[in-house]
Amino acid sequence: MSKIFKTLTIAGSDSSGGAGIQADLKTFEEYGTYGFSALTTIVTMDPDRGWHHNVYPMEAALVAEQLKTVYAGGPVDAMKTGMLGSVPIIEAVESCIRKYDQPNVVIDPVMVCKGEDEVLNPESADAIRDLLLPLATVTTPNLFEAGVLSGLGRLTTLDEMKAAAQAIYKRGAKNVVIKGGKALDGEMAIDLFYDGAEYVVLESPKIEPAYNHGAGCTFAAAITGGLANGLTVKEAVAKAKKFVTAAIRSGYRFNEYVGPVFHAGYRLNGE
Ligand SMILES: Nc1ncnc2c1ncn2[C@@H]1O[C@H](COP(=O)(O)OP(=O)(O)O)[C@@H](O)[C@H]1O
Ligand SMILES: Cc1ncc(COP(=O)(O)O)c(C=O)c1O
Ligand SMILES: [Mg+2]
Repeated sequence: MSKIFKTLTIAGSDSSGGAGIQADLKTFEEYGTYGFSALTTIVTMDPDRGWHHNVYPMEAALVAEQLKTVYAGGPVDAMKTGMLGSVPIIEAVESCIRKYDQPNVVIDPVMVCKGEDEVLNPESADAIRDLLLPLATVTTPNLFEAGVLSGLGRLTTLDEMKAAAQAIYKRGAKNVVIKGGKALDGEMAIDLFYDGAEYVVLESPKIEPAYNHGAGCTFAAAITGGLANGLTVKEAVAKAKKFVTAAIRSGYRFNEYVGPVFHAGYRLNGE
């Protein structure tokens, strides 16, 4: 039997199944890896209040206890973070990555859910920037999050994305992927990769209807799966772009508010 590669997600629960820890574990499975998880928050969406999101963070000590369980088997091959929920949780994640000298760390700096443009918690955004970016093998902000992390505010062009990628790289992330995605105007879904030396533009035609709830989590989880399987960062990002594009194309309308990606789309329906 071939070696089993291990992946870990530290993220929130999305009961609607498209994003969060559910997206991550489904994607890890698609990559043929063994997925571990540590739950940080529970998110509910209320159909009686226009799909309003409620976020319930866990105690940081409970997150640390879950991580102790996971690491009882030694470091995993690659890990990712998603919604973290509070500064003490971010501190617990930082100390775990340092303690176990964890390689292949993907930081998805989740600050907003789609359709909402308020940062969930501004202190958490600062803590992600100051404590987690320096540990990131790769970080995957969406356009809004890249504006916050870089301090450049609203980004609207590829040149502004390049400036933001440089600023985020200077914060210590070894590789940066800014997802122009659904938020950048135009006919293409454009993401920008930067490793401190070169820019690579990854693009695909924008899919309509955009069943893209969970696309960001799925993209970061796919990068994590690729790294666990031994791909370089650049290869893992390029494959993840194909994987998430197929997942959006295979997505479906769940209700009047949301259409999630289908994580098995790449395997079942191809590119
Ligand atoms: N309508 C779409 N068509 C094609 N690709 C998309 C679409 N919406 C998002 N993507 C892609 O999905 C990934 C996640 O991007 P995005 O949805 O912007 O992130 P987030 O979910 O974190 O806000 C990126 O690779 C982005 O380019
Ligand atoms: C638990 C959780 N994590 C992350 C996200 C962000 O999801 P996306 O992949 O659409 O950025 C959401 C959005 O609803 C969520 O509920
Ligand atoms: Mg996201």
